[in-house]
Amino acid sequence: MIGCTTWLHPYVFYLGAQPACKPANLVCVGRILCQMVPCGAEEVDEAIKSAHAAYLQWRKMAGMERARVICVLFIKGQHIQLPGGSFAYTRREPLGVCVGIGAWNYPFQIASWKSAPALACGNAMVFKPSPMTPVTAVILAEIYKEAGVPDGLFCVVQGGADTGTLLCQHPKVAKVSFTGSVPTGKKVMEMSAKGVKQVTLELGGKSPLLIFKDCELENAVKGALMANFLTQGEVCCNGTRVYVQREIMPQFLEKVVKRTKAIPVGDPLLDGTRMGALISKPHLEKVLGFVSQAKKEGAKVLCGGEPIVPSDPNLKGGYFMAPCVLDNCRDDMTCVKEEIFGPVMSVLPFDTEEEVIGRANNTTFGLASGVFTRDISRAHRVAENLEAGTCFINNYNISPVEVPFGGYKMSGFGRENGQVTIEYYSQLKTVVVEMGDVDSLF
Ligand SMILES: NC(=O)c1ccc[n+]([C@@H]2O[C@H](COP(=O)([O-])OP(=O)(O)OC[C@H]3O[C@@H](n4cnc5c(N)ncnc54)[C@H](O)[C@@H]3O)[C@@H](O)[C@H]2O)c1
Ligand SMILES: O=CCc1c[nH]c2ccc(O)cc12
Repeated sequence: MIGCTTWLHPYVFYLGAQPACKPANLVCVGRILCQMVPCGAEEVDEAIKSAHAAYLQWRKMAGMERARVICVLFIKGQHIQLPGGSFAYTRREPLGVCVGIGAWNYPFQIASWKSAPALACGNAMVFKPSPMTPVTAVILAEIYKEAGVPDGLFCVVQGGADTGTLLCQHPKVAKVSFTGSVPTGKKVMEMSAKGVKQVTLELGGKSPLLIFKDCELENAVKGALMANFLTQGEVCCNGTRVYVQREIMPQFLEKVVKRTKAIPVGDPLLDGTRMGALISKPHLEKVLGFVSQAKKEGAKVLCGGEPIVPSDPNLKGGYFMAPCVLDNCRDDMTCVKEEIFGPVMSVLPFDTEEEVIGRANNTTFGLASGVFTRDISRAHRVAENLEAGTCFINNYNISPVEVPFGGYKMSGFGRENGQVTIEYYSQLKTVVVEMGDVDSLF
């Protein structure tokens, strides 16, 4: 089942004999989905060499030729006029072998958002998924193979921190694009700096959502739910600090709690389900720990925050929890300062625009932000003043692939998606052309 575009050591990865099991069981009850052995130095080196060999052929192909196997955006340079009819032009050239390292929360998208622009620009990619989610990158490799991507150009290596380190330190790697936590991002940047490799860092967040009293309240409530409970709250750009203008706080809380309590939690394969299980037992315990800590620090749990045992016997033992709304929060609380990465919304009152912007920006993160208001001038003024890579106006968590995405401050740098991504997977060559005689000083 594994195509040649996927570089895999024979014992690195194999699916367990589980096809009869429902995915909900596999996901929720801790059964083994697959066995894999982390790639060591020899396997990583083999993958990078194989990617490099494919890159040497792929880079020579014109954009139109590459477009036959992968949809290629317009990759173009500039023409610059110089005195005497001379001119210069720029070419966008590939970087070489790029490494992608992914987090577990959006495993297929992360692998696609990194590899598609990398390949479109003429690079090869060696991708390492999170050990929590090893399968979907392999499926992506199969899709690439079916589309006609040359063997070796997109390789998947399995493993955790040690394999990631080997990839970042490999001398033949030109760039590392990393998605994950801030502490790991710092290590990746440090290792890449030693080899003067380019880096894109897509890191964590603790994004603010500002709800003004002149908002359309139903939309603001729906936006707050989208900002906090999408995929169990395991989303980097979630707006988990919900600042609500004091005058509308009672109505907001009433509506948000009513809707939160009604969220159907259970089997993710059923149409009616809106929230599934968290990724793992330790992660569930960590998220529940944040709720306990919030209570100790004075927050009031308006709903949820406890484990759920679904009635379906197939889901027993799954890592489910009830989505949680926390009131009485203050900016200095742990639940307001730290990324929880689970279904926990912290609600905070504010009085003025100036005050809330200052509080929203008082964080080392800067991934996303949001504002609900009917005042068009206020909306754009707030968007300008919030220190974040994205600001959603009157909605939240809208990320089409044609729109750039990335962080400010410690949430990272570089951008994924949109036309701008081309700049992060190519380098500019300047060619200067003399049309007259050489005017030598010597
Ligand atoms: N900004 C974004 O686009 C974005 C998207 C998704 C997730 N995230 C962030 O990811 C985090 C959750 O994901 P996670 O728990 O998988 O993050 P993580 O930092 O623990 O791991 C991310 C990846 O790095 C690898 N890794 C770990 N140590 C490494 C090392 N020393 N060298 C190289 N690679 C190493 C892991 O195996 C994994 O593949 C959250 O903070 C979330 O906000 C950010
Ligand atoms: O967890 C983060 C989810 C996310 C949503 N949109 C985008 C776009 C690009 C990314 O790297 C991550 C995300």
